[in-house]
Amino acid sequence: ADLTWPSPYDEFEDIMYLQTGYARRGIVDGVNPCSFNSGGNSNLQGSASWIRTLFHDMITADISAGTGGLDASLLYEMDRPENKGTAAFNVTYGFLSSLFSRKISMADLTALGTYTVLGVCGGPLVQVRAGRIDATEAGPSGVPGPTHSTETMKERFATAGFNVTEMIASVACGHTLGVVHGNDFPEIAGPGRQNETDLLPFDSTKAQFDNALVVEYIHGNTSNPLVVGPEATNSDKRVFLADSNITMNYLQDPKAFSSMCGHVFERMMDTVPSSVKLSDPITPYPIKPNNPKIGLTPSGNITFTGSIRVLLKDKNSAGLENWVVSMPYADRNRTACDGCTIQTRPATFQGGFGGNSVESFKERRSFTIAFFEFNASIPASTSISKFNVTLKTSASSDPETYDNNGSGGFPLQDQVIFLEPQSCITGDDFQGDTSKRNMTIVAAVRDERADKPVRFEVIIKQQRQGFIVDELIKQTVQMEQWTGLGVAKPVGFTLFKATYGVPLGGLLSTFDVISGEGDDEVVDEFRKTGDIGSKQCF
Ligand code: HEM
Repeated sequence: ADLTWPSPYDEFEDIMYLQTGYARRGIVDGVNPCSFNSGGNSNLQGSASWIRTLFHDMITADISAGTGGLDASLLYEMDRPENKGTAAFNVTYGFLSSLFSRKISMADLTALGTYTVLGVCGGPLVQVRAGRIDATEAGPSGVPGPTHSTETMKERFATAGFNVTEMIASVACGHTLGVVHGNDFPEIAGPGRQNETDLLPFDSTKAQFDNALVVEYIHGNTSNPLVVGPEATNSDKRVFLADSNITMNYLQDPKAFSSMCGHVFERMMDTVPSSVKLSDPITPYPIKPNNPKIGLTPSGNITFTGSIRVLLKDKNSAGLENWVVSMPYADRNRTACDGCTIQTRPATFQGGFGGNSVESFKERRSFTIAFFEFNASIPASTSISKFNVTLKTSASSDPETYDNNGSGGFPLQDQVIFLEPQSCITGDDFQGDTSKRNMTIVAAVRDERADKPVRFEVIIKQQRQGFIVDELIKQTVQMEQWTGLGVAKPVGFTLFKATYGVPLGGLLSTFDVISGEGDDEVVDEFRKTGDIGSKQCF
């Protein structure tokens, strides 16, 4: 099902489809190209690290108990012997944590990371669902290891919901990328191969998601250290033989390999605690507002800026210069008004395009997205409550109207408006405290709501001893009515302000400005502290 905006999965959808170009979110940077050495470490292949992280996190699921799965509990389980080789997990979570916020969990980011690796490395196109919730403590142990018997491995996979065929396919599909590190697994690597630089690939193409591992195994010319290494640690051999090579023979067909890998990766990504309800597979919005911001000028005009994202149906951008993208809108009373149409113009930054245009994303799954920017000024007395988007692809064509998935338009709220120009985080210490900066937040609230309490909630990313991912801590600051020095009171609005010592961990985070309480809350949400960093308040 298409998403309706705003959706709880908007951040997920952006990170998934805005990989490159205009408005890029950049998840791909940690794994592109597929051979990329992650975290500046020439011994760690980013793509392989992210896939191994997926496996070690999810495989401790217990399907009948409804516990575990892809929930980032691995963050709390790194000291376990079964999770040896933690550098790979640290570079994975270290990179993904830059995208972590209260809108997306580390577990969802791990799933998106898997989707991205498969795209970059030439793997199958998988469907990705959203809604995973992060664990707050370690879960049960149970990652199968290289010395385990066939029975134990079958048992571990079965507990996580994977039958023998799926177990074999998971291992063959996982080990198509990456290597065994001699320093972490000297017992597998064998004598004389115990240094950091001793990297033993599973197949001849460690940075390509292909079935070389299968073909080389069946042909008896494999160098997979978990097949031809010391007998005690030959777990891949035991796994592959668990059904007498039936599955491995089947996987010799590249198409069978690709489709079966797609299946088991979707299963791994979607193995979650029974308390988690995953969304439908996330597909790109045909039309989506990008970074829309309502503001208010001292003279009392509503400003509305941002861009409209348009998914190109056939990836063909020919004739785009003739496109007209407009936004007919309704006023505060939700009625259409004469002349109430915002015009956009094609964005120029990055050519005005974004999407998934990474090389191997290109052929089979690329999405190209064109951006059209707007910068409107609307009298505050009439304001804006929602808009549609119309698209004319040539002077003679009829406009197509997009009404937000049949919901009657893209909704906006003008009850509480964060005032970016009047707000700031200065470079100064807060009251002499070097761990904090001076943060001033100013907001305008409609006069009808001026008697209700106003607050802002900022998310502080707090480092934790021994953890690569920060904890998100919400801090609430009450705001006071403010008559405004140098800011005239815009007609119909009352100004509120608070000054606060923001810990350094909040400087690249997000905050919400909220009027009212409980059922009566109105929120200007997910504003970026980075937008008001190191500047003066006007
Ligand atoms: C019986 C099951 C498995 C065992 C015993 C096993 C064992 C191992 C071992 C010992 C390594 C070497 C790690 C290192 O030196 O850094 C490794 C690497 C790896 N494993 Fe597995 N594995 C299993 C299943 C899987 C599955 C199901 C996946 C994913 C679907 C997977 C993905 C990977 C990847 C991508 C690497 C390479 C990591 C890198 O290059 O940094 N493994 N595995």
